[in-house]
Amino acid sequence: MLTAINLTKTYGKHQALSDLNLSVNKGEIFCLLGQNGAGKTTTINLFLGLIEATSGTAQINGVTVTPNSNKTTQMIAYIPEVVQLYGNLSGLENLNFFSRLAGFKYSNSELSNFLVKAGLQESAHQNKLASYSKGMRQKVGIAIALSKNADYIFMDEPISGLDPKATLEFTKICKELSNEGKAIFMATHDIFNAVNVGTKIGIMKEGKLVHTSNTDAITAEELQDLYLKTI
Ligand SMILES: Nc1ncnc2c1ncn2[C@@H]1O[C@H](COP(=O)(O)OP(=O)(O)OP(=O)(O)O)[C@@H](O)[C@H]1O
Repeated sequence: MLTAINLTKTYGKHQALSDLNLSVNKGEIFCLLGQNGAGKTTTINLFLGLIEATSGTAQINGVTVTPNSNKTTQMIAYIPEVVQLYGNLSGLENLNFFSRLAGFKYSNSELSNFLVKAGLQESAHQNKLASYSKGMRQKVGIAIALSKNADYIFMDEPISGLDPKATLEFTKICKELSNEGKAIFMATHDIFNAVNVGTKIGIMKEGKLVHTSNTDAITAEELQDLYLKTI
């Protein structure tokens, strides 16, 4: 389970995140909505151990996150908005490089299986990254996350800039991963997609989580109304 307990981050006098309390179980997809600067990335960075909490705790599977702690980083994977990969390497070579960096050594057929599971067709595996679309790069990012065999996957605006077909494919993969028992925590601006892919949604305003609900209790239209009233 992912747990935030009174999680707070301040920069000088500015509270980027105030007293966040939430939990995300395995098999759940939590979609965090909020305007620019609401505190979504700050929340993710605290769970990733990239920044230190001013007070409160972020826990992964009961283990408190501390900056650069191996204990928690082993349990998580991260897919950023723009997946940074090497343009002169193929998708397969990029996956090989990044999975080795994380301490895993896979055969080419195992690497290929991760790419296929992430939705990247086999004919593209040996092509240079420079020729990939944003959606294809995103799939290599997913494959890297899969190769880490992490139970907790964080995503920061993963569908921004994807076309509708790539978004749909991405949504399908997220649902498959949650069905396999992974927990996904996603920051997004896309209300419709949040309702579609998420099991839970949260709305953040000025560093505070001001609303949470299960997505089966709310339609996209209702969420849009609520969002506009809330922010
Ligand atoms: N290193 C930093 N130093 C000072 N202020 C920061 C720093 N990082 C973030 N902030 C501030 O904290 C607040 C929350 O930022 P954060 O990046 O978490 O927002 P966000 O919801 O992810 O926004 P966006 O949707 O634009 O990505 C903002 O006011 C931001 O300016």
